Amino acid sequence: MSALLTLSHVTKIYRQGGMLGRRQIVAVKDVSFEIGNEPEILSIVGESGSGKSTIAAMILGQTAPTQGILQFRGKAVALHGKAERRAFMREVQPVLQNPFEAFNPLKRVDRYLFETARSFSAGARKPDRQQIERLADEALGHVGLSLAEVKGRFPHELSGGQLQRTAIARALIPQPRLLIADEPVSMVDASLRMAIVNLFEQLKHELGLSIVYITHDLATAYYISDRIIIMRKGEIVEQGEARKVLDNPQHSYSRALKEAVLSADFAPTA
Ligand SMILES: Nc1ncnc2c1ncn2[C@@H]1O[C@H](COP(=O)(O)OP(=O)(O)OP(=O)(O)O)[C@@H](O)[C@H]1O
Repeated sequence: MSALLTLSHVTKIYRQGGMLGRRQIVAVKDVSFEIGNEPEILSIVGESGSGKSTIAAMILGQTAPTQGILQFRGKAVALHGKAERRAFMREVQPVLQNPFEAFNPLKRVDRYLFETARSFSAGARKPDRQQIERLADEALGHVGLSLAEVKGRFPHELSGGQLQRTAIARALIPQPRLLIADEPVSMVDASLRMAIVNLFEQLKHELGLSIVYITHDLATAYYISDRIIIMRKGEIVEQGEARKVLDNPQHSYSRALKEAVLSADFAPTA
């Protein structure tokens, strides 16, 4: 059986100034990794500009690699037709960085859930209002909310944490197999970060989801990842089982990254 997701020697070069532009930015360089069929959380960490978001965009089929191959369930992630794109999005869903950008401030958040439920609900018949509300409520239940709590509310009437949970619930409605979460906690209050990442772990177990968790935050990555990839300037410098890599980093850059976290976040208070 093919792996769920395979990246094989993937490179992405951005050319600035159009096709004839001289300046090239190698955002991702010869990156290879796999996500297997067992549910897992794979973190991709690295400093700003190391190519993390570009990898997310390529996995989501939003931008094509310059070289190399990305496959989902053994098929190239090259999405041309509308039907093909929809089938792919049913299985692979993004969770965006800033929930306040994901939702239009003038639109009630339940509308997003209902629209997603309407467009992704399985079966030939159009779901009725009751079914749509049930799907939204079920998805919200997985993130510790209920439809009653968000119904009729505008984004500013929810806390950042509630809004990010609602965004995650929306991503769950199509019953995806893989979530691509690009910096999902960077805009959330530090005190709520652990709660959101713990939620990822819970979703992995409850729903059999795999999650690509892209972050600067080594601490949360340490707690929830099965595996970790450390990137620098577009390249993978180290990858492996998260605890092993972070307990005993082999590469000098991984060690520096860990040192930086230890001195900033974990300085003893007493
Ligand atoms: N559309 C684009 N056009 C040109 N260059 C780009 C584009 N998108 C990203 N880049 C460049 O590619 C490199 C990798 O960027 P990317 O956003 O993937 O890194 P990142 O690790 O996600 O950074 P951050 O943590 O700040 O989001 C950077 O040098 C960036 O400036």
